[in-house]
Amino acid sequence: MTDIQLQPTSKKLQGTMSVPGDKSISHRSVIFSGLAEGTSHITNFLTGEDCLRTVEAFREMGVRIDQKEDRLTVYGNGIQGLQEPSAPLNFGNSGTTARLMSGVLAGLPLFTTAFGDASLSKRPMDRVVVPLKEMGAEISGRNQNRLLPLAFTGRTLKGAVHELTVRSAQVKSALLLAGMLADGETKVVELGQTRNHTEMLLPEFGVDIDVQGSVITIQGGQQPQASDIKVPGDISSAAFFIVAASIVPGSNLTIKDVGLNPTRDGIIQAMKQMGADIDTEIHTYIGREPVGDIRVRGSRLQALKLDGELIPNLIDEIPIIALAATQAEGTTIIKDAEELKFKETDRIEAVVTTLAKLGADVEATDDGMIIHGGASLQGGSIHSYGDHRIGMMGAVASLISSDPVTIEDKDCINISYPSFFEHLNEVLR
Ligand SMILES: O=C(O)C1=C[C@@H](OP(=O)(O)O)[C@@H](O)[C@H](O)C1
Ligand SMILES: C=C(OP(=O)(O)O)C(=O)O
Repeated sequence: MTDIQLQPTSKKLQGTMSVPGDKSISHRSVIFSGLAEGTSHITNFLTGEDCLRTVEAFREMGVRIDQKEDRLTVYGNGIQGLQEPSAPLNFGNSGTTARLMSGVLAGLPLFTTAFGDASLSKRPMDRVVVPLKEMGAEISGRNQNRLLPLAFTGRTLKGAVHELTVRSAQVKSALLLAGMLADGETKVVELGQTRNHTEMLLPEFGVDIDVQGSVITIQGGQQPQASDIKVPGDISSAAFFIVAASIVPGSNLTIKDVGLNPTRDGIIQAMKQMGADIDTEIHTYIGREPVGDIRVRGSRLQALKLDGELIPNLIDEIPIIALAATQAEGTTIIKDAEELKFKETDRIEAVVTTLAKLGADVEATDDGMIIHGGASLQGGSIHSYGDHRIGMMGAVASLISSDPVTIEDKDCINISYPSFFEHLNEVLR
């Protein structure tokens, strides 16, 4: 485990930067091209550890995938061409790999087993296992099939109607993928809008999918066809720089080519509500995904209330929004965010403990947190909890702390943003 000590700085964030490819879209682009017939090219692929787990899973199933920096060539042999892996699949720290691949493995005529690291082994898998079993899946696992490791005896699944009980794009996507492999029709009824990259990207691979409000319908027996995908920049990675440039006075930063899908732009809505000085401009569409530039200038922030429908739209950004709230005027209340407890770590506890250690006035609640703004952060030694987003939150906190911030176990940042420190140093001037 490597630590890093970040010294106080009077530098500002200035200039222009890009962030790596979107994690959610990178995972999906490999899964869809791994199932496809023909050769797919993926550019601006996120080479973070999580997405590489998805790549490895398909390699284990006999798909040749060549990687040159952030460019992948996937030589798909079609669904029927996938082979039974000879060893257990290692999903590492990646919830997205575990949930989406469960939907795939349940419906392939293969026997597979899968495991994850200590964090992933604690995260709930019953949210996918239970509805997949309703489609006829044969899955068994630890703790009455609730936890990894899981074993899949692939079956021909039957289409089903699923009314989701959690707001989760991973569960929705797993069931849509299982539905694509099943006999008959599958409908997923969402509890509230979650990121819709699966629905946006599957048609690029020639798969029909119908979206009517919260009801998504897919016909079984569809074989995806190869496609070329350019992955937009990850707004969840950009979020650390959006907040950093907002809370460091005098900053003026432009982040180029970021995915601005309306199911993912909650960070921009929330920061604007706080009074942040942010302009966005959509300049292209990559497939159906809007892509644009984000310009942020340092500004005074006000507290906000975050709850309800907006939460799934910024779920991964709550740690960094909480840091912004420590600098705002007034008290910020975050509610309806109990899903934070099921991430890489319990992010309610991790955020509150970490910010309090740095000198902020924060309280945990059952479904979120209360942050009293106007804090002067003093620095100190914090643990990343092995959670990339907590590690990056700590690094951004160091920019406004009076004393050094030491982040213990900083390497977890490689999970979603391997070039994070390099990019931060480049824009600090
Ligand atoms: O579908 C996806 O790519 C993701 C969905 C979200 O998880 P949930 O579906 O568990 O909310 C998010 O937290 C995760 O980082 C990526
Ligand atoms: C929750 C996250 O990812 P996953 O669920 O894929 O581990 C995240 O990236 O913040």
